[in-house]
Amino acid sequence: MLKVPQHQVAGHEAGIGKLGPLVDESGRFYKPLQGDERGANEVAFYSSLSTNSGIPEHIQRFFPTFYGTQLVEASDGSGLLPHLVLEDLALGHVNPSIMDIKIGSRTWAPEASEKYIQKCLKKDRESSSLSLGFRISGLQIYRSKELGFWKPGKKAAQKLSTEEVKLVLRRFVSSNTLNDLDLRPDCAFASTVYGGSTGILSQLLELKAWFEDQTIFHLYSCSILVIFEKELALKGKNPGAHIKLIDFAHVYEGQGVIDHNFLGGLCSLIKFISDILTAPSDCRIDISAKADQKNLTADNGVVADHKSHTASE
Ligand SMILES: O=P(O)(O)O[C@@H]1[C@@H](OP(=O)(O)O)[C@H](OP(=O)(O)O)[C@H](O)[C@H](OP(=O)(O)O)[C@H]1OP(=O)(O)O
Ligand SMILES: Nc1ncnc2c1ncn2[C@@H]1O[C@H](COP(=O)(O)OP(=O)(O)O)[C@@H](O)[C@H]1O
Repeated sequence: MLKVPQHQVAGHEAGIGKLGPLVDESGRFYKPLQGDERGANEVAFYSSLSTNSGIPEHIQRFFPTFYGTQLVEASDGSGLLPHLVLEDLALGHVNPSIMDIKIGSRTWAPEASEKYIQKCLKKDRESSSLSLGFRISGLQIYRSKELGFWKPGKKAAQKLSTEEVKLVLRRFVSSNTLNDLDLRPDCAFASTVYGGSTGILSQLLELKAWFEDQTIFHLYSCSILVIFEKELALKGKNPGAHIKLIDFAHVYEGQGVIDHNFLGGLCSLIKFISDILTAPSDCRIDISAKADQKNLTADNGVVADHKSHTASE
């Protein structure tokens, strides 16, 4: 039985008359193929992954496992439609904190139409993509059993200013996220989630080392999904923080050229995460201006009652 994913934070969402991904109980994530070249592009990319000798094994682990394509009943009621079958990255998580970070200051590929470029440029300008080289496409942060998740609406997440992005990257690893208006995140879990030899920073650096060399692919509009389980961190256990690359609808051949767009965005993200680890208690973020706070407050698309789950559910 296919269901709407509980922990999707960005992208097209399944709903009545809406085409979006579905999941099954065995841990598979079904992403509908977009009818144009985007669908074909993504299938071609995933199909080439496991046999591509240019992708070392330690880098392969940053991609979701691919199980081919399958015809399944589409979520919008339009009947059987081909779907990519992927590993469900939320499987095994009870209340995962998740961030979808779209990498690159530019989100369209060279061959895109003028109309599509204009659409992307608008989003890149209105978000932190142009200024920082990445944007938070969507996120959910686990707060508590009673409060569930802090989950800003997708549009609000994408309009975060530079200062707000800094704040959210801190809030993501903080214990004092109960109040939407709390602008002084304590970064209590920074060292266990972002830091350490297996933490997020170390994984990002491993990815960066590969992107400094690889000239096989140019990944436009691709995201890094960051996932961890806050309840484990609260109990002093390993929160299983990890990253995965997702969304390959706009991957193009690198033709011997470094993917400067992705690499630049990745370096910028690394700098922000490093800064948090260097000064976790440094909350001197100039977010006092009302305009800068608007995207983070409860009246701007924040879903406060997004339910949490207990391990037995
Ligand atoms: O269709 P939209 O306007 O919802 O845009 C999609 C984006 O959703 P957004 O509204 O920015 O949250 C969506 O963005 P996110 O995954 O949410 O970051 C994708 O960029 C999607 O592009 P594609 O599937 O990679 O071609 C985008 O689809 P296209 O613009 O390529 O149709
Ligand atoms: N393999 C996966 N397992 C679990 N969740 C996923 C997986 N791939 C994507 N998602 C969720 O779906 C969202 C959108 O995925 P994406 O591939 O970017 O779709 P779109 O092309 O619609 O933007 C991500 O932000 C994430 O929350």
